[in-house]
Amino acid sequence: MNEGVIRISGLKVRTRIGVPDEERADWQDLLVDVEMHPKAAFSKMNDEISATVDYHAVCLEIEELAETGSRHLIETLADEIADLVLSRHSAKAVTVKIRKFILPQTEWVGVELRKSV
Ligand SMILES: Nc1nc2c(c(=O)[nH]1)N=C([C@H](O)[C@H](O)COP(=O)(O)OP(=O)(O)OP(=O)(O)O)CN2
Repeated sequence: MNEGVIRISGLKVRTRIGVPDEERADWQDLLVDVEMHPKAAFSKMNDEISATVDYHAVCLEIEELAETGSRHLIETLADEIADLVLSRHSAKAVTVKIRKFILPQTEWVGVELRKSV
């Protein structure tokens, strides 16, 4: 067993999201957590950034994705983030969690998605 994990915790993204048109008219902040399983074992990376998943690059790409367009469901954004990680980076599996702060009677609501190649 040699299962390394790379994590991004609490990435704040600005996006237009929500079922009602009025909700999507305004920007809102979401928090995104990403857990990425690199294809290569840590022991085989030879201390090279090109051999792993660059968490800074992933953060920038997720921020750009979230700011582009608008969506009804946080499920849709989670699926797009998972596809971004798997298609552009050397990851064999990814888990995406999104927290949204829209219902005043809750701390947050959210979704979680795991995808693999
Ligand atoms: N599983 C999901 N459920 C909901 C999502 C979502 O992305 N995934 N999104 C929403 C809404 O965008 C938002 O959270 C608020 O919804 P709501 O207040 O229910 O909005 P409505 O105006 O459509 O509903 P009213 O009952 O008329 O207030 C909801 N659920």
